[in-house]
Amino acid sequence: MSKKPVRVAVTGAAGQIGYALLFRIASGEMLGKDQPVILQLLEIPDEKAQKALKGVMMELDDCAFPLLAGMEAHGDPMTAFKDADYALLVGSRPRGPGMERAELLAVNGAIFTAQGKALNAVASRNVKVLVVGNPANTNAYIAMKSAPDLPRKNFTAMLRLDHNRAASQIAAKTGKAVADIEKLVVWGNHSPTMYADYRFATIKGDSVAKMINDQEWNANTFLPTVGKRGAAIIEARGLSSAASAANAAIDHMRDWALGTNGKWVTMGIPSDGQYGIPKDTMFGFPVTCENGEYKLVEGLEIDAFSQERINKTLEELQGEQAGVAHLI
Ligand SMILES: NC(=O)C1=CN([C@@H]2O[C@H](COP(=O)(O)OP(=O)(O)OC[C@H]3O[C@@H](n4cnc5c(N)ncnc54)[C@H](O)[C@@H]3O)[C@@H](O)[C@H]2O)C=CC1
Ligand SMILES: O=C([O-])CC(=O)C(=O)O
Repeated sequence: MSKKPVRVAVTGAAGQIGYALLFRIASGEMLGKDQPVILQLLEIPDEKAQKALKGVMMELDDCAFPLLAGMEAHGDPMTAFKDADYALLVGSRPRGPGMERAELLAVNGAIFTAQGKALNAVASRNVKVLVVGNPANTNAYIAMKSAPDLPRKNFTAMLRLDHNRAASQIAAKTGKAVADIEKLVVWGNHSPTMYADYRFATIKGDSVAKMINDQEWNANTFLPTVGKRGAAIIEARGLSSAASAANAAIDHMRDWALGTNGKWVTMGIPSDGQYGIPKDTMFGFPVTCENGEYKLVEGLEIDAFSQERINKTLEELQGEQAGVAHLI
């Protein structure tokens, strides 16, 4: 018997990430090839944006996806999020050259107050929320704080692009297959302060740290490359990453919904105080996923270098959080 369709809300649906994301959700890459979906698409209530959204929906129609059980265009989060089982909050302004993501808080922060309240009012009580719009961690924090009737654990921020970037750099450095890399983690904020940590990583059971054995490369090449990759893409493309961001969103949601078979992945999740990260801080942590729930990997040793990095990214996040107190 075929499965009951689930409702997937996507904001910023006519934007560049939206265009790289919707077709993959509708084809079953996110929730499985046996899971029908109803897309509830939100754009700003502006004639041009709504018209562009209609165009994307025409193309979705033209794909005749067997799993696309329905599709709606919305200009109001109160209708877009109605009964949503999944919500991908992409819609917000991207940065341009020379900007840091945190500078977007002033223009984007308020979006997540309104959308958090709307999720609180109308979404499924089990809704799984992924915030992509930057600065992703703090926007996810705002949305979570604006939705007091939903479990905190339903709110997550996207660190998966950083995780995938780190894996790709390690594969290139070691000459090994990216698919064989396990136990990688990116701690903290989706910003240049993030700490991509391969101390526990393995490739076919062998230690990546031992394979690389080059702390100078770690500190002066690997970490800056991963941390500043978003800016490098903007510099090269003239636009911020879209296809790789959409791909990371698919990875994040698929793993959360369908499980990781014990494999570690990185998710931005609200802390419960582990690793000294204060409760509610939306922080990149290593997790495994099973039965639709993520579980933090606990008990990892934090050495002095790592502690210094974690402190730095935490400090930045706390500064961002303090700056949005008026939005909550
Ligand atoms: N967390 C991550 O790893 C990444 C995050 N991003 C962020 O994702 C966001 C979207 O990026 P793009 O798709 O490239 O931007 P874009 O400008 O191409 O599209 C954004 C879309 O969102 C819509 N929008 C704006 N405010 C909205 C609202 N309140 N409700 C619904 N829709 C709204 C706009 O009309 C536009 O169509 C940016 O903030 C960007 O910085 C981008 C790459 C990676
Ligand atoms: O850098 C940006 O502004 C877009 C983004 O978040 C990324 O590519 O990691």
